[in-house]
Amino acid sequence: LSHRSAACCSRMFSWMEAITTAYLNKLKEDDSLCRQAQTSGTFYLFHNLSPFLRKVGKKYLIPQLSAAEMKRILEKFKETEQWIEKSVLIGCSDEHVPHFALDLGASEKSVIEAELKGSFTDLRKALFVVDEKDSTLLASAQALLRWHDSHQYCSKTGQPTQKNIAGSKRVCHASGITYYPQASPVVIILVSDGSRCLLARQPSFPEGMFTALSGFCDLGEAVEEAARREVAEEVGLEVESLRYSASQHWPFPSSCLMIACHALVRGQQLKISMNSLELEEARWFSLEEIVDGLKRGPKSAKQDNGSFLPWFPPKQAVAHQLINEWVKQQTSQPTQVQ
Ligand SMILES: NC(=O)C1=CN([C@@H]2O[C@H](COP(=O)(O)OP(=O)(O)OC[C@H]3O[C@@H](n4cnc5c(N)ncnc54)[C@H](OP(=O)(O)O)[C@@H]3O)[C@@H](O)[C@H]2O)C=CC1
Ligand SMILES: [Mg+2]
Repeated sequence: LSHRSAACCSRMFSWMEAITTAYLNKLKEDDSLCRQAQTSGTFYLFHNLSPFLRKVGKKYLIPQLSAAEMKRILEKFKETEQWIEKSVLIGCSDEHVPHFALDLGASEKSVIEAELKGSFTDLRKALFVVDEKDSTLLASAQALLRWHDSHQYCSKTGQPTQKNIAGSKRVCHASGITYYPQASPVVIILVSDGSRCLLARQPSFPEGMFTALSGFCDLGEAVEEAARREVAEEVGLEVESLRYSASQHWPFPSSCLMIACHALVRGQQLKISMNSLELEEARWFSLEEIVDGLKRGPKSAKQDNGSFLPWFPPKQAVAHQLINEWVKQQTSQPTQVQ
């Protein structure tokens, strides 16, 4: 998944990106244009929100099917013409070939897998085996499909909602309410005391994995307030300064906008008071421990006696970027240690 850092966002949109964005906006606004685009577009397939992958040699690819191929396959499975209506627009190539995503949850999974020579793979695995660009696409496509699946009815009238052709919104014609896809803002904070950083684990994490503190923003809260509250709630420490690093769309458990920050705590109050309802362990890590941990993965962290040495989230997670940045900062400014 891509991390959008402050530095990266300061670069200007290229003219190519601007034209592509304008084209995509047109497709979102104009149902008949989008309907036409579906006939020349390509389709990424999902089954109950698991993306379709094909293994070629050691690589995992995500095949794109043309509308004609889709028609041929779905006719085989006696799917009606309606299938195309369920697809959602997820982007387009530089040449303006539109890309759509479609969930075939109603069809027999194994038969499609055999026909297309691949498999529907859980997103938690898929994201970590495909190329970086593909993982960003898969995560956002799944997020949009998931949103449509869970917004079939108007929460005010209980009447069915109807998607526009691109799938960028849903409307309840009884109440006139328009629903747009949403993500929950989450702050993720790497707390440092100047020479060590604080990582924690929840009981549900894979064994040995530690990551930065995180939490959902409350309604009405600014990012800074949420970060201070989460650190106070989870480890009982008071954040002194906060520095934005990057943001990332994260699809688990469903569409979070991760806002990643570095935080500093100082002085006498460095004793962790862990909230054991949320966390299983929280502790300070030295630079050496972090550098060692970054070399490990879930497999290599396992010791002969069955216990696990600490390891950290993979590069696709913004937590990894925070930890890497902290290491760089420590190694480039060794005198800053307090
Ligand atoms: N990409 C990355 O690098 C990382 C991503 N993350 C992601 O950050 C997210 C949040 O982290 P976490 O520390 O668990 O969050 P919190 O510390 O806020 O605690 C999670 C609890 O918040 C409640 N909750 C669930 N969904 C929402 C929501 N949409 N809005 C408000 N409260 C909610 C639930 O409690 P209850 O059921 O009791 O109501 C849940 O158990 C997770 O989805 C995780 O996957 C975390 C770390 C790294
Ligand atoms: Mg948390």
